[in-house]
Amino acid sequence: MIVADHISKHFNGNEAVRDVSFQVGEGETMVLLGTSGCGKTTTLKMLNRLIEASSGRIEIFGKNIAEEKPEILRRSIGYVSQNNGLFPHYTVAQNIAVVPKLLKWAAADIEEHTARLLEQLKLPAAFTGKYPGELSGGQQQRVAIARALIADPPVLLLDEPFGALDPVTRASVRKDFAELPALKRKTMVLVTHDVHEALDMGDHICLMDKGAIVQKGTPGDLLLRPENEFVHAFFGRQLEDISRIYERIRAQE
Ligand SMILES: Nc1ncnc2c1ncn2[C@@H]1O[C@H](COP(=O)(O)OP(=O)(O)OP(=O)(O)O)[C@@H](O)[C@H]1O
Repeated sequence: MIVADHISKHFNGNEAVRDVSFQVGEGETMVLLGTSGCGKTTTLKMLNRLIEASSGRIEIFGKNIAEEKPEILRRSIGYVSQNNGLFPHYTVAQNIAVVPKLLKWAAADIEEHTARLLEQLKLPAAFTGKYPGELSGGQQQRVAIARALIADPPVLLLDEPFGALDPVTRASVRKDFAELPALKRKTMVLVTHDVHEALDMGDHICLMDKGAIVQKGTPGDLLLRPENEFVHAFFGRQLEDISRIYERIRAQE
């Protein structure tokens, strides 16, 4: 369970995140949705203390994270950053092994877990010796996901994990990700600007604008019961575009 209670973040007097509160139940996925610069990444990074909140309180599984050592906190939180964050001079195997090595796992255990995750993420076993630069963007994202999952952390933070990919690759990585057995019991926070991804993956969604939450609720709440014009327009515009194009093409057939 994650509780963010009235958190704010100022950078040099500018308010990037303003009085944000939400709860993520155990095993649930919360989506932070919004356009570029609305404060999604800053909110996410406050959860694993990559960014320190200016005010407010964050609890993860009942513990105030401000009272935990960041490096200890991060062992129970898997993190996939924007643009994957893989170490370019580490092989795939070395990238995936970073946390298990910190945890002093035996080499055979690391190998076994790596092989299983690569298989589940549909990557060839021979990729272990490759460097990130030798992989496509979609393959790199799959490695980043394997790295975040290998130590089986109860919490997973995902910052636009499929964002840099073309729509077809994006859908395929997302599908394989959603089917991972390890995800069934994870508590997740996902950052995206993609309405379809938010509706597809979120148990709950926080729609943000200018650093604040405009509406939070289930996909049904935001889609069917928008609380104001901003929410209505945000969903309506993107979804109507697709159905309008669909209708136009169908009419031409
Ligand atoms: N380290 C920083 N120093 C100063 N300002 C920052 C810093 N990080 C973020 N900001 C500002 O805070 C605001 C929110 O940024 P944030 O990265 O959280 O937005 P976002 O919604 O994740 O956007 P994107 O989808 O483009 O990543 C922006 O105005 C940004 O310029």
